[in-house]
Amino acid sequence: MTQFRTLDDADVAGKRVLVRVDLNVPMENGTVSDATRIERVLPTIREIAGKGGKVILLAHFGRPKGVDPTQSLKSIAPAVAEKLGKPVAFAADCIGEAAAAAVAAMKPGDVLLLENTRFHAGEEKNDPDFARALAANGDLWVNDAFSAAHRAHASTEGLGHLLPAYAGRTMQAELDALTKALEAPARPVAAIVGGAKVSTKLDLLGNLSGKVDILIIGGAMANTFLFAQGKAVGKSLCERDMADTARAILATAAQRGCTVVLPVDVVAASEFKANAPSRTATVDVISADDMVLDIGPKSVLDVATRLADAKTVLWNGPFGAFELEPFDRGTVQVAKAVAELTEAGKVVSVAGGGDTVAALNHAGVAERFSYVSTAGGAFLEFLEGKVLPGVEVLRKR
Ligand SMILES: Nc1ncnc2c1ncn2[C@@H]1O[C@H](COP(=O)(O)OP(=O)(O)O)[C@@H](O)[C@H]1O
Ligand SMILES: O=C(OP(=O)(O)O)[C@H](O)COP(=O)(O)O
Repeated sequence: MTQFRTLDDADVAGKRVLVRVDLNVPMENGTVSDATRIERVLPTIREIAGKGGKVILLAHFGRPKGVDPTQSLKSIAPAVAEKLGKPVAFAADCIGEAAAAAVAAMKPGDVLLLENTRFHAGEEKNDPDFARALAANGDLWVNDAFSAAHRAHASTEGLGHLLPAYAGRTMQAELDALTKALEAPARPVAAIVGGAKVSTKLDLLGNLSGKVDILIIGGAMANTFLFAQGKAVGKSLCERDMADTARAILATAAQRGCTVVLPVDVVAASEFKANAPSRTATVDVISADDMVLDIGPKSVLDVATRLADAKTVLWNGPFGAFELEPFDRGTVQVAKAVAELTEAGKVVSVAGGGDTVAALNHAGVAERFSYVSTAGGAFLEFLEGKVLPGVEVLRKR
């Protein structure tokens, strides 16, 4: 880890330290349903506060288009305070007077959370004026958000050009663990990619098919592939305009000898609701009123059988809408199978992603995986060998 400046190199005492964290945590009924991402950034916060720094947390939540009270970080602050065991102040904006006043009121060791950076269009555009407005409240910048490091945004990358930049402890730990696990993985390597962020992850699969031996696709991602193969997907979450990309990925994977596995059966309901009446159907008989919410039992068996032949299992994205019972079954059953294979010493298993970690916790098996990363999209990009802007900017020059 010598190529990055870390907290070992930072003199934080009495300084205003802007710390980029990932608080994009799963929520249910207004409360945090999985606190893994919060727990992972506690060492960095505690270390800086313990050395007398003023900890100013910067984070995004969701994908708001402008100010959106339903995506405020205000509801996350109490969960951070509870895990930290000390108060966390909150400022209603991440720049301007509200932020400046809250920062001015801080004493060494205090912790402040600023409002969602994505309430400003300049964040995702990495607008230099917006980055300067963020930088106005800090003397140093620490990036501890590995899981958002694939985004070249003002708070994840732009600040690194304006302030002395350091890797936080979680950033260091993630880079160390993933480098060790992925630099020479035992083959065959199986990758599971599911979840709902289809458009941002679909493009990665082409490259990924050159790195892994078997690509298992689930979740809404699978719906898009089934649609691309000419199958009906009814009311399912599916990105129809990405069908050409999905077909191209299947062709590339075939050329490279990477086996792509799609569901053979699914669990479908007519509404996105816990305990909605559902049926199991093969993928050829999806009706117009069906919403595919999970993979079916034959698919679970197929996936588990194929994973038993792998030596390395990489996983981002649940197989179904696991937050809604009984549509968690596919994900839970595969998660248990991977945990057993890991414990038996048959596979090395690495999983990542905000919701994937929540799903593994829900299945009660996160601790039984070889490594669990907080990152989903960033983990996939790291795996592809892509440059992560939020990591690159930390490199010593
Ligand atoms: N078939 C499906 N239909 C609708 N949503 C789904 C489906 N399968 C998975 N999901 C949703 O995908 C979300 C997680 O996706 P994503 O954000 O890509 O994962 P991660 O945060 O682990 O990277 C979950 O909220 C889950 O409900
Ligand atoms: O939750 C995140 O990524 P993930 O869902 O891929 O794990 C990160 O906070 C990045 O969020 P984004 O995909 O809206 O940029």
